[in-house]
Amino acid sequence: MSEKHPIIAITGSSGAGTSTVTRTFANIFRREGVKAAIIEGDSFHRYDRKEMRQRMAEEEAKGNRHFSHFGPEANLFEELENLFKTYAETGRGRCRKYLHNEEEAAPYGQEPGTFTPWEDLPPDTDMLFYEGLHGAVVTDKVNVAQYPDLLIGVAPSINLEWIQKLIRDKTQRRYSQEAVVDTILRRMPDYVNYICPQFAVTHVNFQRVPVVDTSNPFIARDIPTADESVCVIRFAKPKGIDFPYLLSMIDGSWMSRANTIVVPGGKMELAMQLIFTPFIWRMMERRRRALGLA
Ligand SMILES: Nc1ncnc2c1ncn2[C@@H]1O[C@H](COP(=O)(O)OP(=O)(O)OP(=O)(O)O)[C@@H](O)[C@H]1O
Ligand SMILES: O=C(CO)[C@H](O)[C@H](O)COP(=O)(O)O
Repeated sequence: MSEKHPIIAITGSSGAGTSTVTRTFANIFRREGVKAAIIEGDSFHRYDRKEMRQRMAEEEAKGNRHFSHFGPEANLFEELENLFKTYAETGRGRCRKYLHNEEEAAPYGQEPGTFTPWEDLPPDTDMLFYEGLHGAVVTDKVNVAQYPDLLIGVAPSINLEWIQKLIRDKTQRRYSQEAVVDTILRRMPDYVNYICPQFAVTHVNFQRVPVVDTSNPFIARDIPTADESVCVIRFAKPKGIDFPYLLSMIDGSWMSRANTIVVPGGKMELAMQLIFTPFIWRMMERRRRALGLA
């Protein structure tokens, strides 16, 4: 937590939609004149694609079929924790990019599946914005979750998450159906041990739930549309959340629990804007006060 150098973290599994939510935040930042350093969790993978394949093969030879990008061995959790700590203290830090496909790699003249060099974050940013797999991870060695001022979980119901991953990985990352299914299976123990627990320490969770039949996600040809889903939004601490305002502004929304509002799928982005814009105003006000600028 830092008044001078706040951190927002969006955490969710691969294919959950954290990059999509980041675009909503980018719109809020542009509209509100906030300069955010946006970083991607995949930058904190420990290995590039070739090294990862080799490590997986070595582990498999030892009988471990579950060495995965969701767990601590394949990621730099300490470095991520250190970035959050350093940014919260100084507004500075270093980051890099993991280039997933040709399109991402081309501007850097690099191969897909490689990292760009570590670089300093731009100077004078108002806040750090993380989107990725481990923004709220806690293990016996690290506690990343202690640093963000706002922690948001993106966790669609699992069938929907798998449909989103399958379709995205096949169309944008050129993987076969079998390769994506193999990855889902490989990651399952780390999913249970390192991804799911994060949603118990986040401040707000967004869970998109399909209202069409997704019983066999492995044969779905399309991602259920906004009209074919609802979004369950749960606040860990509902005190101070103006539910009557949200209910009046979001057509078709309703409360399912005292801390939970349900909105039509197509209103998820509107809900995020209404919920988070005031958060960002408050963060910016606190920052200005802490820096003696207000
Ligand atoms: N609210 C939504 N409605 C419809 N489609 C969505 C929604 N959110 C995400 N998707 C789709 O799901 C797929 C995965 O989303 P996205 O790339 O944002 O996931 P991610 O969590 O960033 O994944 P990764 O961490 O693996 O990069 C994309 O094809 C995206 O268009
Ligand atoms: O999106 C992901 C995790 O968030 C990818 O699965 C991960 O970055 C590994 O990518 P690849 O296997 O294509 O090298």
